[in-house]
Amino acid sequence: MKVTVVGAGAVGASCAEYIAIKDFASEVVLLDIKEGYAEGKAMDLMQTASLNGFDTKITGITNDYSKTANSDVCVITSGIPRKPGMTREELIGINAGIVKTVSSNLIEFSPETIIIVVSNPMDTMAYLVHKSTSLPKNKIIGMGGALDSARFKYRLAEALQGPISDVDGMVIGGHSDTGMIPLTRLATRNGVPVSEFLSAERLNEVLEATKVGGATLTKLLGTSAWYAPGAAVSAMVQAIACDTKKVFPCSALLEGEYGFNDICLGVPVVLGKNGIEEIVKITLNDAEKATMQESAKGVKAVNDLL
Ligand SMILES: NC(=O)c1ccc[n+]([C@@H]2O[C@H](COP(=O)([O-])OP(=O)(O)OC[C@H]3O[C@@H](n4cnc5c(N)ncnc54)[C@H](O)[C@@H]3O)[C@@H](O)[C@H]2O)c1
Ligand SMILES: O=C(O)C[C@H](O)C(=O)O
Repeated sequence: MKVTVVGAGAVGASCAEYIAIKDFASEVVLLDIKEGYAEGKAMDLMQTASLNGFDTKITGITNDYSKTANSDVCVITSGIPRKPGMTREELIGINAGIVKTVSSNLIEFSPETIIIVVSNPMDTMAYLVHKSTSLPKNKIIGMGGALDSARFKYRLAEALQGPISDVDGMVIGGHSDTGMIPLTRLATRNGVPVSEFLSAERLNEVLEATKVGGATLTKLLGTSAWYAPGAAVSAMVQAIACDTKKVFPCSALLEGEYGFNDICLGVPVVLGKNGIEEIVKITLNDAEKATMQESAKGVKAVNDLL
């Protein structure tokens, strides 16, 4: 399994590190436009191999896409992150051009690859890759829901004062401060609905904290987060590499599912060796359906800026 990660910045390097530590890929190529940057990150990471016990070979490349040839999975993290006070949507002006060029370069050398889009505004960037390349829809996957769900579980465990491993929950909808939909109704603590333990008011606090999870970290860090984003991507790459058929909420091109068309939006999908192997249809109640409509409206408005 050869994985290319474009953008050797905070998220790209974190993603490469987690993939290597899990030791399921033979090779990770890190590519960046900044001269020597990816080479430096790759060398630094390789010097952790004997300490962390992995055999994955990580190489760094400055903008030479021939070295990415025949990648099974390509991850796009290139582009600018937001600063405190900004929305993800404000990044579209710079990131759209980067994502379009990078995806076309990747496909030239790896025509059969699966692409995971991370750069923000992610749902619109995933849509852009659909519109500007000829890859089939199962091979273009936006990463947002896996991260948002991890943050949801963190907030739930905090409210429950219990271990995160006891908690399950999912966030669907657009990957934005206002558009994401933590499904509190379906979240569980060891199989029991969380509403058995938490008041409606406390659950609403969990929901709101989850939605602004990225903004909260951006304010604290001065730039957006990278550890959990890198871990979320690596979990998705692992599901594809190991053909696990695990369910992740991902931004997928919808053609009628959930009543939407011509949009990439976060929905539960089965990930396996073919990328998105199935879009899982869950029954939403009327309130959740209305929130999903609002979320889609927000994503469409950003898509219209392309
Ligand atoms: N979808 C998500 O859940 C999620 C999570 C975290 C970050 N992000 C997004 O990921 C992107 C990267 O964030 P970061 O914190 O790693 O930023 P960063 O600035 O640390 O890294 C970005 C890297 O991209 C490189 N780059 C820029 N243009 C390039 C090009 N044309 N080709 C190759 N490399 C290029 C830069 O040199 C830089 O090293 C941002 O857009 C951020 O908003 C998304
Ligand atoms: O918040 C951001 O801008 C980055 C990313 O989308 C995140 O959720 O961490």
